[in-house]
Amino acid sequence: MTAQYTLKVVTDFAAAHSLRDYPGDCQHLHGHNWKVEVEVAAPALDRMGMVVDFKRIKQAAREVTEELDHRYLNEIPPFDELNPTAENMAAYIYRQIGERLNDQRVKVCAITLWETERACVRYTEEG
Ligand SMILES: Nc1nc2c(c(=O)[nH]1)N=C([C@H](O)[C@H](O)COP(=O)(O)OP(=O)(O)OP(=O)(O)O)CN2
Ligand SMILES: [Zn+2]
Repeated sequence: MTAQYTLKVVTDFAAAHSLRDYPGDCQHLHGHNWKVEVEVAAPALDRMGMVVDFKRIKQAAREVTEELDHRYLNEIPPFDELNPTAENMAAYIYRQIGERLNDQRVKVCAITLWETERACVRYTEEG
């Protein structure tokens, strides 16, 4: 048996975007209340019996989403060049939170980004 603990923290932010090359209404400026689910995994616990303190995950997620909150995403890097689709945003958030949290034992393993109440993308990386 291989153990794996996966924690999940949920946060949100509000931001506007417009999708370049989109053949429809979403090419125009519009906004969403984005919901972000951050999953963090480890095969073993620390001395306290935690993967990592939920507070640390919330703090890392907040640091990343604060940069996006109440912004027009098309104006800020990397979305001034990279189309601010939910897919590209999820991958960006995954890497940014990973840079803050990952160590030898603990890894960000998935970001689920809800663009609306009915549509989301879940981003993971293999290996
Ligand atoms: N694969 C993706 N598809 C779409 C993305 C995206 O990022 N990745 N983004 C959009 C738009 O940003 C749009 O705002 C989302 O609109 P939509 O899903 O159509 O949501 P609505 O609830 O406003 O529309 P309904 O059609 O009434 O559900 C589009 N696609
Ligand atoms: Zn949109």
